[in-house]
Amino acid sequence: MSTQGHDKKRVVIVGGGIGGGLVAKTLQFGADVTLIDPKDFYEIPWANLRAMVEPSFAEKSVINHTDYLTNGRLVISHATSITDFDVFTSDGQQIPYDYLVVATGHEEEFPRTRDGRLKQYVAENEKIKAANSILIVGGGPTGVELAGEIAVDFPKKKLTLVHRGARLLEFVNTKASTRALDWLTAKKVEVILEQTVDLSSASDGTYKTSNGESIAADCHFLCIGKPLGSSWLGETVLKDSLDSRGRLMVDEHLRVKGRKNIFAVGDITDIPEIKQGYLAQVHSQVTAKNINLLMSGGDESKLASYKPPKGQPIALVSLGRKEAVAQFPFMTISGCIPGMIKSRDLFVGKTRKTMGVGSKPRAKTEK
Ligand SMILES: Cc1cc2nc3c(=O)[nH]c(=O)nc-3n(C[C@H](O)[C@H](O)[C@H](O)COP(=O)(O)OP(=O)(O)OC[C@H]3O[C@@H](n4cnc5c(N)ncnc54)[C@H](O)[C@@H]3O)c2cc1C
Repeated sequence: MSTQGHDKKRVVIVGGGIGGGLVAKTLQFGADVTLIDPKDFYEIPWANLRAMVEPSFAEKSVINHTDYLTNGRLVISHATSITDFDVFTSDGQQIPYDYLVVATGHEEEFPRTRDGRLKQYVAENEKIKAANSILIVGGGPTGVELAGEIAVDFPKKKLTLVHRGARLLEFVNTKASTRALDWLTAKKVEVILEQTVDLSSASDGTYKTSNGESIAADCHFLCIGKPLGSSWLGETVLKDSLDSRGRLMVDEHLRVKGRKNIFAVGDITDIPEIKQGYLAQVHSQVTAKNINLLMSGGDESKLASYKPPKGQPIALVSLGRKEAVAQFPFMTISGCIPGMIKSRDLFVGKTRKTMGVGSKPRAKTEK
């Protein structure tokens, strides 16, 4: 039974990804929580590429919001605007808040329902299985992890990866980039750097690169960076809180600068650190703690602070099911040891536990 009531403060969380989902889950029993997300599910983004080669994997990595948000309200819609008091959504709702958390990470088009998302993985898997040759455009974490998954599960497919930059995985150090390149090359993936592909000119299974090279491929996957999910804030009371890259500027308590009751977490923030889900989860914990303190009338001097990690940040990029390349604060390694940390279950079990949804998906609820 819901314990929501008017005596509780209204906390509205915009964005049901890694950061926003955790804030909603954490605050739901002490506040009147509303989560706004355009889809009815929470997804572990770093498990996406495994789900493309093994669609049943998504049964665990795509979770209904209602599985962890059992005492809050879910609004399945895009937030389109905010004022000092309300959030507005594309389906015409006006949702008042006492505290607001912006967690809109990156913009991406998804099916609205979990069932739709699971079907999408089946379709992507069919596309991979039907192709003899595959072009991957983009050599960031998504492109490299997809190439790794396909190279391991479908070793007979001809894979070509084209990347605009001078090295793969530009968000990690050069040693990690080189390890990833060497691994892919050893798996016979053709990696073409410093070139782009004009997808509009593709015809009859031939793609042209910016250098005029031709690549024959039966299909392609576009794995380029997604735009930040902050364009909807451009005409709102937070327009001056966006930096030149469109990130929300926050103070050490993760409040949007100059704001007493608006917080931001995850990839949308201007915190100088690499954008990683495990850091978004720490932002969420700090934010939930601070909102709890403010809701109970606590002293602002007791607000918790977030400190970005010092030195070289941890980043793991999986290379198929058993191997990975890892950048740790004092070393960079590749092979089976980092693979044991990430690549077997891609932190899905750990993330499900953090979200309080147990290790196995619930029995199917969709029709
Ligand atoms: C291939 C790959 C591998 C990765 N591997 C790792 C890893 O091993 N470990 C790790 O820690 N991190 C990893 N990351 C990074 C991690 O996925 C992100 O840092 C994390 O997802 C950020 O969380 P977030 O909540 O800020 O944003 P997101 O998870 O992007 O969530 C944003 C949410 O906001 C919603 N949204 C957007 N716009 C609106 C709107 N207008 N109204 C309402 N809702 C909106 C979206 O639908 C989405 O649900 C990886 C990323 C990629 C791409």
